[in-house]
Amino acid sequence: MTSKKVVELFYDVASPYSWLGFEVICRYKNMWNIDLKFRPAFLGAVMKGSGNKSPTMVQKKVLYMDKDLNRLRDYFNVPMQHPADPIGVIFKKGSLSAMRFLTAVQEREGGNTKAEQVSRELFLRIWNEDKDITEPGSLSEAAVKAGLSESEIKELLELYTSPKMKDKLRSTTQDALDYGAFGFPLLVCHVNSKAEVFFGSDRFELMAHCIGEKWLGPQPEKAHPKL
Ligand SMILES: N[C@@H](CCC(=O)N[C@@H](CS)C(=O)NCC(=O)O)C(=O)O
Repeated sequence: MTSKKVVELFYDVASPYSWLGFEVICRYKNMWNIDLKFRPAFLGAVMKGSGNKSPTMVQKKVLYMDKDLNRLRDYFNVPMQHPADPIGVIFKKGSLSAMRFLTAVQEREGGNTKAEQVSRELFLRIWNEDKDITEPGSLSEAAVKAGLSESEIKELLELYTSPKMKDKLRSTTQDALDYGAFGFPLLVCHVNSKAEVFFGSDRFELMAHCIGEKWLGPQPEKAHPKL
């Protein structure tokens, strides 16, 4: 039996704070004694299901987030650039197809490696390159960059719109709601048979304390150059 603590990361590539949380937990996944489980889910349904509203509905929050994300880009060392039309990208285009595609990547692989690479490419497309993530051609471009083979991508393009993948994404999103999610990223740490739930990419210090690990900031390799 493994002594590793299970940590689930619920995230959506339409959420810039999810990207920050995603990169940080990836940096720590081999430093901490954890078994990291990616849980790609759909933020739109979490907002609806929890009765929350996107922070972008409030002008003052948008202005604040804009500054906050610029500061965090440097602090976290994540190459985030605002898309020219963030509202169009998040609400009109949305991330449903991308999250179904990621669900299919994970289902097909039965693990984390390719899901990590494809997630990163999708985050980069939306939050760095200002590129589409809704069309099949865009999803396959991300998968090519992530190193997936032509035959894998062909299979994924057939799989991601299937009822099975739609149901899987729905059930992962429901799991997030059942943990009490009202936004992303959501980190759920299983400690002594109890689920400790953290909202945001700014709760790692507290999370580390709860799981008995050391927090060295969002760029641990800088704190310890030999890591
Ligand atoms: N303070 C959090 C903010 C995270 C955040 O604002 N996430 C957005 C999605 S990008 C959200 O779900 N917000 C819901 C809310 O703030 O109620 C962080 O630094 O990560």
